[in-house]
Amino acid sequence: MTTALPPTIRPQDRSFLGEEQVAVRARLAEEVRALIDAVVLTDVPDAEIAEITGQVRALTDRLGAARLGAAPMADTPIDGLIASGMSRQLGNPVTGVLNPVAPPIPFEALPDGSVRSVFTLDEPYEGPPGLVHGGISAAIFDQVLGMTAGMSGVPGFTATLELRYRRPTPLRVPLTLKARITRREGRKCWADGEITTPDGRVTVEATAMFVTPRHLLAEEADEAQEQRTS
Ligand SMILES: CCCCCCCCCC(=O)SCCNC(=O)CCNC(=O)[C@H](O)C(C)(C)COP(=O)(O)OP(=O)(O)OC[C@H]1O[C@@H](n2cnc3c(N)ncnc32)[C@H](O)[C@@H]1OP(=O)(O)O
Repeated sequence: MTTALPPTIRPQDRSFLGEEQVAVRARLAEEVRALIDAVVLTDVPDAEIAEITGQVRALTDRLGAARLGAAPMADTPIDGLIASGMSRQLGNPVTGVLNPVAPPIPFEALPDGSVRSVFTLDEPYEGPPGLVHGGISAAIFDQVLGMTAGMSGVPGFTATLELRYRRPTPLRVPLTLKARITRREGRKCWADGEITTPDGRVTVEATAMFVTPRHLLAEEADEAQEQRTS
């Protein structure tokens, strides 16, 4: 029996893009990121803003003329990300190179099994004046710790995520997030990590627990059964 799943979460129901298709769309996303920054900080006259709004609307209509049903996946791993299905989610709000909302955060696997991400956040991610929004830090930890768990062989959904905001996290400086697995038990996996500033000060620490969902295991078992009987 096949387990019923929402169609958009099954990788086999997604569109897969080749390297050149990803590259051309990633350049668009990069420009839109710059556009978002310009929108937040612009000080041009209101009349010009009104005119630009119409031009942006026209571009949105052009891009929307042909739409996928769900964000596409890359058919090869993206540079700077680990070689896994998770690294290919091009629309992911933290790591997705095609999502202008994503910084996007790179993800480097180190030989000892830990991971490192180095990134800089600017005005569109501001919380307190001049500082990174706490919810943005949480989203980045959620994703990077989740990918760390997946890389260790226990891909899962976040069951718990706890953050300790030790110091304010500055905008516009290179931040380093380091993450590691601390424990694995069946389909549960615990990971922790911290964000540091260039002078080595820890600003945020996080601990998370991920659980491989029962329905994903059931789907894998169904697929294995289908392969045996075909
Ligand atoms: C697959 C690759 C995806 C990679 C993405 C990585 C980064 C993205 C991270 C995310 O943003 S995920 C989105 C946010 N998280 C969710 O939406 C999760 C929503 N919750 C669920 O889908 C399910 O509750 C969950 C998958 C976490 C567990 O459901 P299951 O039916 O598979 O597990 P079950 O309820 O049988 O519990 C299994 C064990 O985990 C424990 N557990 C489950 N949820 C827990 C929880 N929330 N807190 C603490 N423990 C929890 C549960 O007590 C039990 O412990 P024991 O085995 O010791 O009895």
